[in-house]
Amino acid sequence: MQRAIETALIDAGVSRETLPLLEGYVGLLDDWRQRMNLIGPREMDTIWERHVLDSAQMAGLTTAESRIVDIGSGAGFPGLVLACEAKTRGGDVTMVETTGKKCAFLQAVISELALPAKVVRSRIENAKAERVDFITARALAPLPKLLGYANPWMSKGATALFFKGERWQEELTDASDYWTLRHEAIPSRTSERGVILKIEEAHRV
Ligand SMILES: C[S@@+](CC[C@H](N)C(=O)[O-])C[C@H]1O[C@@H](n2cnc3c(N)ncnc32)[C@H](O)[C@@H]1O
Repeated sequence: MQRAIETALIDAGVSRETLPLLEGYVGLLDDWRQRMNLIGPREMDTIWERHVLDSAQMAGLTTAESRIVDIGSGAGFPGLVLACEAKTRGGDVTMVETTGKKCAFLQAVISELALPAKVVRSRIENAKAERVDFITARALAPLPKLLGYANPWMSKGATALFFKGERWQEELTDASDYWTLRHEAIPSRTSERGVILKIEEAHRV
């Protein structure tokens, strides 16, 4: 791992003890992606800057001992990054993902690195919502749909942390037709106009 990335990860909220786990995760992703089409062919070139650091920002927004559910986890962003951090400072992560090969990869990383995490292979709409502190999602769906997915967990008290790109204000406007939100837009460290939307309450209009 380059020194600049190490510093950026720690600034974003990752513990120093978590860094070797992140290296283990990225190593496994590199192995698996050569056998399975888990991420795009060029994405490995910017894996640390774009995906790991992006996800690490979430670690700075959750607290020690947090229970987290990550929906639409794909190859583990941000779910596995948060699970690596949870091994260092407590808490656990559940990842809900529908695609079998991605679930197999997520489970392999959990087992290999002994992470405090589990995978639920299911469509989000059919998953059982357990009580958690945070629900996270990245690159999954436009905000109105995302709020529908997250509602079962949010109505039990979870705070949502959603990565959103430069259209985030439009998405908030669209969502306001259906939802009243108590939210905060936290500037992203990795995307000039992107934000992490922290939503503490969502009520249907
Ligand atoms: C674009 S990928 C993003 C993956 C990851 N969050 C990231 O940022 O790299 C979206 C993922 O969500 C999963 N997904 C989409 N709709 C879903 C649903 N309704 N239930 C469960 N998983 C879903 C897809 O299989 C895919 O792995």
